[in-house]
Amino acid sequence: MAHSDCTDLSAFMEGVRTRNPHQDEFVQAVCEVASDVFDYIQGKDEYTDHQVLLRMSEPDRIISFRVSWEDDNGDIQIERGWRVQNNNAIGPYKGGLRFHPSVNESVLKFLAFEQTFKNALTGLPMGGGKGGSNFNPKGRSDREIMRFCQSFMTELYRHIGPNVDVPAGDIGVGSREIGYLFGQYKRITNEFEGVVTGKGLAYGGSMIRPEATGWGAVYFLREMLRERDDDIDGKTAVISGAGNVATHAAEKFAELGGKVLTLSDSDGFVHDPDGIDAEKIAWVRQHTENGGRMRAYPDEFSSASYHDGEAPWNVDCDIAMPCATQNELDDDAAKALLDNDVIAVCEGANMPATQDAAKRLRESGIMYAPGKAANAGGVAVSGLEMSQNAERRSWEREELQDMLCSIMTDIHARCVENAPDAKDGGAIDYVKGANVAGFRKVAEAMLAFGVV
Ligand SMILES: NC(=O)C1=CN([C@@H]2O[C@H](COP(=O)(O)OP(=O)(O)OC[C@H]3O[C@@H](n4cnc5c(N)ncnc54)[C@H](O)[C@@H]3O)[C@@H](O)[C@H]2O)C=CC1
Ligand SMILES: O=C(O)CCC(=O)C(=O)O
Repeated sequence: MAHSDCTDLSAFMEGVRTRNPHQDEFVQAVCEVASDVFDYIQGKDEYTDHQVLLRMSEPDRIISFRVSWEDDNGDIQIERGWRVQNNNAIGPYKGGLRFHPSVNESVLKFLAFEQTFKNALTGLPMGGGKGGSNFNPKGRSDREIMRFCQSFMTELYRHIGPNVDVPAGDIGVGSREIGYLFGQYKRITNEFEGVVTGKGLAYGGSMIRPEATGWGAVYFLREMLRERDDDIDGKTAVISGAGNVATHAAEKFAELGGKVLTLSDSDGFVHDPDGIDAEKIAWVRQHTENGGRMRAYPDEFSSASYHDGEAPWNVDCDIAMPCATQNELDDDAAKALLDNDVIAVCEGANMPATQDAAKRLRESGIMYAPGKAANAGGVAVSGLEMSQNAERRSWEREELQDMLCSIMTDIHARCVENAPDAKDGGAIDYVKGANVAGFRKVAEAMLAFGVV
């Protein structure tokens, strides 16, 4: 790999594309970070001489394995499992597991790459990793999920540990799956240790971990609004998704005086002009946990309409929070939001905006928070769960809430500090701020280790 890789952005990206054919999501994530840190590293010989950015763009290792399990009919099913251990310069690999049919190596590599910068932004000692399987949990019985999780962990356990790699949940992996995964790890190793986070409170979990990502994203939004002497009270929000992140973001947004207009799933979205309040959110949570779809919402709450096959981005609102999945908000959606005078887009999901949409939002002058900063509250509380496990103690709910709040405020401040000066009262470039701040932290540690 030529030295010029780190002095010429297009040559650098050409190299990334060549080394990672057919991995569009990974290339997209690297391109965003590389474009932002390139200016920053120019003229700083220690970064270019040591090829820091290039090394960051190659995962430390990728573990790929077969997961065989027996379904309720006695038939053997085979899926693929992975763990991408991206970078452990500042702490053990840390990041969620995703069970979804769209999972492949590119998706997990992009998620592990993003996680490395996100975890650095939290200020906690965690490296970046991500894993999962193309297993589709939809329609599977509880026993099938259990057998799948046990088989998955039967291979994964040899690659993880409280000081090595600490997985958690993500799409399709919630508290039930974490229970089965942790139970199998304990059974195989005979060790009771903080090897996964998002655990139940009965066996070493932390208060507010389920709430932390969605709540944290709203705290980040509140900080951005504060920067402009504004607040959430009286604002309307369009939120996508109806899972962990979306429902907790909706809950906090409504609690702070805002009105949530939409939630969605992969089939369509609900628009409730009366607002989706705490009671309605509780119904959504229970309904979706039992496998229900959002199309049933208007049968329960007649104020709402259901829009089959559509995403919610055309609904008039002040704030948009994409909280479902990657590349769910395309350029037309970004245009529609801007045409409706949206004032902020705050990402609960990982990389929910396509490259074109992200570019448009960044150039528009609105407040635009990237997922790696805005959704870092979840992994931050996971980091606090690791500390509690290591100390064999539990902190109170209020203490953790205060810690989450102050971590999100600090992440906001780090982004502002590392963003270029906003021109003429224009928007702060939170994307650049997050990328440069995360890069600096990880790079400092990598430089200390020499070339490894
Ligand atoms: N759970 C966590 O603590 C964290 C999650 N995230 C990210 O937040 C996003 C959502 O994750 P969770 O809420 O945990 O997952 P979840 O499994 O609880 O919910 C996912 C939601 O997205 C919807 N969805 C999936 N694919 C979709 C598509 N193609 N179009 C529209 N909707 C779709 C599902 O129907 C579901 O409502 C993901 O991008 C995840 O990586 C980020 C940080 C932490
Ligand atoms: O809590 C964690 O370790 C990981 C959360 C996660 O997967 C994410 O931040 O995307």
